[in-house]
Amino acid sequence: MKVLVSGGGTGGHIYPALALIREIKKHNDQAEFLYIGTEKGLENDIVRKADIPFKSIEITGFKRKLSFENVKTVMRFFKGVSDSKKYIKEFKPDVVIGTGGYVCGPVVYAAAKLGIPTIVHEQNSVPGVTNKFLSRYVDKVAICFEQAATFFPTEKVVLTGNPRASEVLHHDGIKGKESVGLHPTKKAVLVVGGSRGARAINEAVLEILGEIGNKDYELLYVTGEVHYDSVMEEVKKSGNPSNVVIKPFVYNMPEVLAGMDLVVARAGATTLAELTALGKASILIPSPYVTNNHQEKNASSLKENGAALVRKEQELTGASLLQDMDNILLQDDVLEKMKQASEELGIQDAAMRLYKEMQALTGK
Ligand SMILES: CC(=O)N[C@H]1[C@@H](OP(=O)(O)OP(=O)(O)OC[C@H]2O[C@@H](n3ccc(=O)[nH]c3=O)[C@H](O)[C@@H]2O)O[C@H](CO)[C@@H](O)[C@@H]1O
Repeated sequence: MKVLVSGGGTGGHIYPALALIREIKKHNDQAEFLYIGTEKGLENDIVRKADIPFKSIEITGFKRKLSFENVKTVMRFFKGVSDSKKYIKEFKPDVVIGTGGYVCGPVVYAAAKLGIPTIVHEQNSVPGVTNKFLSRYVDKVAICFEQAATFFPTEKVVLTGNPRASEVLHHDGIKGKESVGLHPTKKAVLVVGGSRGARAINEAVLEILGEIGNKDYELLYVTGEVHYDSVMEEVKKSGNPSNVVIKPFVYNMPEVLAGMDLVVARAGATTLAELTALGKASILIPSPYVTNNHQEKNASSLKENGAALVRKEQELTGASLLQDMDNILLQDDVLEKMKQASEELGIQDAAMRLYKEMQALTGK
């Protein structure tokens, strides 16, 4: 099977694509892959590191206001379609799958126009503009939250879950903790603001670093690559307690997540798929800066069944975060209930479900 994958911009669109590729490789060692992304997106770093053949096209998103930039975006779209057609004709894929982000627009559109079987994978409960546009042309739309179905043509929709849910299973949490310098058996909380970090979460954590130093648990604090230097400037002034490890980005997240008792995060859909697959308790601070407030909607099912505490960014302070972390981490019964509730929501066999859809489409 020859599979062309496209998706990018942020980790939430890239990691599901890589997880799917790894699942296909497990079942089919003859499978061949090509990934099309952009030079500027995180995929340029993450996909190349994963050693998957990578080509890039240039594309940008639409601005909300009418502007000349939008004219350029339309021109780039058509240039992207023609570049994609060239790559597609060279690679000759059996199937093309888009996992979200602007880049998969021209790639999947070009594939559909060339008559190649196509799928889009929508991670969120409210779809992005690219997937909504593409749903008119593709053969299948794979979703992760039932609520997303209403936005797409009914006959194309299939609930697969997020392949990344399958990939995070069965990792050694002790190894994960040790890899970042945490104690192997002490309770640990991870704070991470999505794949690019989150300023508001960083500010709250910086307020309480000193107090965390007195706690009986450890903190792995991931700042996001772009925020790391400014965070470390602050930490230099206040000091870094011995039970706090600070990183710009974590590349072995499945292993690290396995070792965590609690996760404080944005409500990106791929993160949520990982947390529920592993049955992790969480405190979620949805990003208010995303289209249609989709992170809050992503978080609502976890909130409703008691898997997560959901806090608004506007109400987040260091003190409120510390209070929430203590309330969960220091009360074993609360922690256990949240973990169980979380696991109930996980779709652990998501990668296999998506692969089966691809097999059905291609007959391979
Ligand atoms: C600002 C924005 O538009 N965010 C969107 C983006 O988020 P974002 O890219 O932040 O996506 P998610 O939180 O869903 O996923 C992040 C992914 O990166 C990984 N990771 C993160 C940090 C790190 O140090 N190491 C690491 O490996 C996580 O384990 C996860 O696999 O895509 C998501 C999935 O479509 C959407 O729900 C989010 O709303």
